[in-house]
Amino acid sequence: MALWSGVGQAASMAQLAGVDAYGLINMIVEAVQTVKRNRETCQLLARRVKMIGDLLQQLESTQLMQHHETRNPVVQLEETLRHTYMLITSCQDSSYLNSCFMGGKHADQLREVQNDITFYLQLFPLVSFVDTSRTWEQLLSRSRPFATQETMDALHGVHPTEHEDRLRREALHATESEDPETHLPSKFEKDQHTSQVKNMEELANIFGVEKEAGLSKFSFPQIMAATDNLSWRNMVGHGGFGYTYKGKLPNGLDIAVKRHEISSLQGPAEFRAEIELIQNLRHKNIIKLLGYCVQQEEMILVYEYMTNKSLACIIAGKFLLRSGSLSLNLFLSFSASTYL
Ligand SMILES: Nc1ncnc2c1ncn2[C@@H]1O[C@H](COP(=O)(O)OP(=O)(O)OP(=O)(O)O)[C@@H](O)[C@H]1O
Repeated sequence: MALWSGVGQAASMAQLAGVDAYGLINMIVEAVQTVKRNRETCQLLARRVKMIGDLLQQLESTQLMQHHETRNPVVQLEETLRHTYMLITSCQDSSYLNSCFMGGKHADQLREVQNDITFYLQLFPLVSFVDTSRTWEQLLSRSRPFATQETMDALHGVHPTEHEDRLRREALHATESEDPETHLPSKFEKDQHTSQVKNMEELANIFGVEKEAGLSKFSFPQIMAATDNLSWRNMVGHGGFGYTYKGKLPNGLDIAVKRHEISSLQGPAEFRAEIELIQNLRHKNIIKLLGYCVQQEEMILVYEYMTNKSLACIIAGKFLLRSGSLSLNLFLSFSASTYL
């Protein structure tokens, strides 16, 4: 763009080759001030060229020149602007010879570039539309929290911690931005939310949780019903993953419901690890994982409930298993006979 100032008024088409649209527009606007012939036509041309310049300015921040369909019109426009500039500078020459030889031709050529410039003025809203659509598409694809490739990466163990950290952050973000009192979620937000739910389910399904014999998938209403709506009266403890509540299933079985707390530093990775490891460690002395609940942003683990008495019998306390960033606490309840 800075090139234009060095070109001067006696430029040839070759000299103008390196000047971009903005530079040419500035040159045209300046040159028009000193035209001696076809003044009105030249001024009209300059006004239209200026309009194109203003439109281009709006698109300047985008990647207009990087894509074939938006770059082509700009390149063509530059060609037309060069012709326009040449014509306007020749209108600065009021000599007798120039008017004898160029008179009629000038008028025709000016009409021609005027038509071209009008055409670009009509075309630019379309160019801008294409450009805006692409920008939106890029923004949307960046905002889509869980691309299929990422899910595949998680499946194949590629950067699992990064991916899972992102799952947690997105879930946190979703809850922060959604205030049911004041905010009706848009379709985009709903899609995002559905996508999160879907991916949480994938997280559980990836490891064949549902196929595992004896492991139940609880719905959130079932959890609510079992724990008197997660009432504080039923709260029996708090750990790194979240609060634990005592509950009762319709068949009378006492359960411990470990609900993931959104502010917890643990997340889907620990949730998955707990499910995976505890399944592999089935033993009568190891606290039994009965099932899980993954619904909306909820991640809940359901264990058999251990009475105070059986907890008191824990001789090994907790076994802390660490694998990378994952940690898992297992309560081992040893019966008196095992102990003795
Ligand atoms: N199956 C269970 N039956 C009865 N109470 C339980 C059961 N599981 C957990 N609790 C109670 O909930 C509390 C929190 O347990 P949790 O495993 O979440 O945390 P933690 O033992 O502090 O481990 P960490 O913070 O490292 O995850 C326990 O201290 C215990 O009081």
